[in-house]
Amino acid sequence: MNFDLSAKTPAVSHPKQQETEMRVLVITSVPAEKDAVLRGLHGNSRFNVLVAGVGPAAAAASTATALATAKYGLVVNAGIGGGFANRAEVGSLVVANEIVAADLGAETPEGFCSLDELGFGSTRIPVDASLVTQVTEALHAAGLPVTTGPVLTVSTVTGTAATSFERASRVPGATAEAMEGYGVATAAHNHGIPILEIRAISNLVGPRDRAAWRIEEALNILESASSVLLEVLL
Ligand SMILES: O=C(O)c1cccc(C(=O)CC[C@H]2O[C@@H](n3cnc4c(=O)[nH]cnc43)[C@H](O)[C@@H]2O)c1
Repeated sequence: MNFDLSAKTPAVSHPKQQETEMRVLVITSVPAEKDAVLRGLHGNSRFNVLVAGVGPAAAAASTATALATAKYGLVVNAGIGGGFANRAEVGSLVVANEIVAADLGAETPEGFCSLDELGFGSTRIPVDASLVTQVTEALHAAGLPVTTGPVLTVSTVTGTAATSFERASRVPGATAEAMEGYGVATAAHNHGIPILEIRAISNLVGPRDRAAWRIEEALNILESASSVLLEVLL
């Protein structure tokens, strides 16, 4: 099934129903990401691109506010991110097939205990498989390097090889990490709206080396990905 934004949704349940075009809410964390997305979207008015701030709480709050004030058919969390070695290279794209709150839980003498294991809910939000396939295939067809896999949401950026290994071993197939996806997805999920998370890889997950982050390269590929998004969703 194709995700068709040209589908019409009734704005009011009245015999003289008006129809509105479905809109897409794009949540970024910093202005540079928003600007890259806007360049790719060429100012298309059906996309509303917001800067939410860094981290899951800011992302969830901004997404929830936006969804409470206007009608959207899809929420996209877009930005740069870290790629796990041998899964996502710097300068490539990752489309999340699952969004995982990787550090939401409790530390115990035996190791990390997730929220799921504690019995307080789920740290994993699945993404509609057909939507992931549709977008991934379109990015691939446009010649962009793209892979699919779980994207971890963390409140603390991984900064050591040990933490990278520990997080990757807890989430089989872990492909990228960033700081907002789970917050955005939780707000969208509460409104029953489908979610996508797309990350342009600026750095590898592991020992901290901020000077090595290829932010410009990642923002350029985020711009290209946004152009493809425009084609595939409209
Ligand atoms: O300094 C700049 O010019 C600049 C331009 C665009 C974005 C940034 C950020 O630092 C954005 C922070 C944002 O990046 C995500 N991110 C990127 N790499 C990782 C990572 O390895 N682990 C976790 N998060 C990562 C994250 O989502 C932040 O919101 C700077």
